[in-house]
Parts: sequence; structure tokens; C-alpha cells
Amino acid sequence: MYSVKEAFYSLQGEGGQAGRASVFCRFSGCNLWSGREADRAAAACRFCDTDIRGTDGQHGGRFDGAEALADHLVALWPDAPGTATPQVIFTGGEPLLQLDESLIDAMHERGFDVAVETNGTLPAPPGIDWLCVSPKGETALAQTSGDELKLVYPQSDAPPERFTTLDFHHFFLQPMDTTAVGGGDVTADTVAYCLSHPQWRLSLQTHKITGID
Ligand SMILES: C[S@@+](CC[C@H](N)C(=O)[O-])C[C@H]1O[C@@H](n2cnc3c(N)ncnc32)[C@H](O)[C@@H]1O
Ligand SMILES: Nc1nc2[nH]cc(C(=O)O)c2c(=O)[nH]1
Ligand code: SF4
Ligand SMILES: [Mg+2]
Repeated sequence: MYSVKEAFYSLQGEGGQAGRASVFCRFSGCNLWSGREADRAAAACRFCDTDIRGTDGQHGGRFDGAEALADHLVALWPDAPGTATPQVIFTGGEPLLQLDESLIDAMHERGFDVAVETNGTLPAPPGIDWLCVSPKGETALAQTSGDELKLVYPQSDAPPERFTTLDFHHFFLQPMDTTAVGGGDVTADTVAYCLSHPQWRLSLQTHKITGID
């Protein structure tokens, strides 16, 4: 049984695949925060910008098996001309609490590339086409390789220097959206860090800038 908060069709807003049309599958629940505001200050991850509880979002629900969920997600891809390879982005919540090989296989059988957004605390199953790891505070990484490491910046307990030698193809710094935690705009600080540490590239949350989701 898979629990899905919401599923929707949009453009990948962040990281090295920004701009690519994708079906998003947002799994419910996370191992670093309950999703309750009352628990935020004591959580291992305290700046989450997402509602991760329940299954009541658009196209959310509980799905009995990989085939049923895969069919549900494929139906969100438009019947459109062209040769683009469809992509599903499994996110959450923490997708690696639920994503398994049978769901990855079911999406591949339907012609989709499989991308994942994870906090890196759980090992990833094989077969993922684009793995994005986004470390959180002091949490230990179980997943130390992948396509991109996308660090939300700044985190006093997760400085970029800790991650520079890990086995990733791309290193992104993404300014923290401080709306939920009551802070200012940290974009200029993030730009300054990238300018002085060129290993890191800037990732903006373009879906928020454009207002697409
Ligand atoms: C909501 S998380 C879900 C996936 C997974 N649990 C994770 O943390 O990577 C999706 C992406 O949003 C990023 N994110 C979450 N809160 C953010 C914030 N306040 N500002 C910027 N990025 C944020 C995460 O770091 C992650 O890359
Ligand atoms: N458009 C869009 N792009 C995204 N990339 C990662 C997201 C996420 O919440 O995991 C996200 C999201 O929520 N919306
Ligand atoms: S690990 Fe991801 S889903 Fe969990 S609370 Fe942090 S940002 Fe949100
Ligand atoms: Mg998001």
C-alpha cells in the first residue's frame, strides 16, 4: 500500500533538470518531521516548505500496489505531440520510505524516466534515473552518491564544506525559503557563496518564482 499526499503535472522547478515537464508523486510522511507545526522546532528537519501529512491533496490517495499507482500517475501525463521522454518525480515527504523496485519497474515499463528527491538518510533502490540528495542538518547520509546534491542554504548544522568530496555529478545550493520559519531572504548570501566557491551552482525554486505550483 502506498500513501500519496498529492500528484500533479508541472515543470521540475529545481536543480539540474529544472524546466523539464514531469509528473510529481508526493508521498505522505517523513522520517525527519511529523508534518505538524507543533513539532517543527524539535524536528531533525525544521524548514520544510511542504504539507506532507495525509492523502487529501489533488490526485492523492492510498494505492494498493505498484501497478495501480503507476497507472494513476501515467494518466497525468498529457496526450501531446513530440518526442520528450516522460518523467515522474517521486518526492514527499520522504519518498524512500515507500518507493520500491516494483514501482520503479512499473514506471519504466510505461516509458517513464524515474527521478527522486530524497533527504539522503535512507538507501535508494536500484534503477533510479536521476537521484537528488538534499542533506538535512546533522542527519547522517546513507546515500552518498547520485546525480545531484542539492543543499538548502544556509543550515548552520550542515555547511557546504561537509559535502564537497561526495560522489555527485552536480552540486547545487538552493536558498532556503524562510516563509515557514520566519526569516529574511537569503538569496544574496547564497549567490555570494556560489561566487566564492565555484564548485556550487545556484538552484532557484523556479516554480515559486513563476507561480506554477
Ligand atoms: C519537500 S522536500 C521532499 C523530498 C525529501 N524529503 C527531501 O527533503 O529532499 C523537496 C525538496 O524541497 C527542498 N526544500 C524543503 N524545504 C525547503 C525550503 N524551505 N527552502 C528551500 N528548499 C526546500 C528539500 O531540500 C528538497 O530538495
Ligand atoms: N515544480 C516543482 N518542482 C519541484 N522540485 C522538487 C519539488 C519537491 O517538492 O520535491 C518540487 C515542487 O514541489 N514543485
Ligand atoms: S526531509 Fe524533506 S519532506 Fe522531510 S521535513 Fe525535511 S524537507 Fe520536508
Ligand atoms: Mg516543493
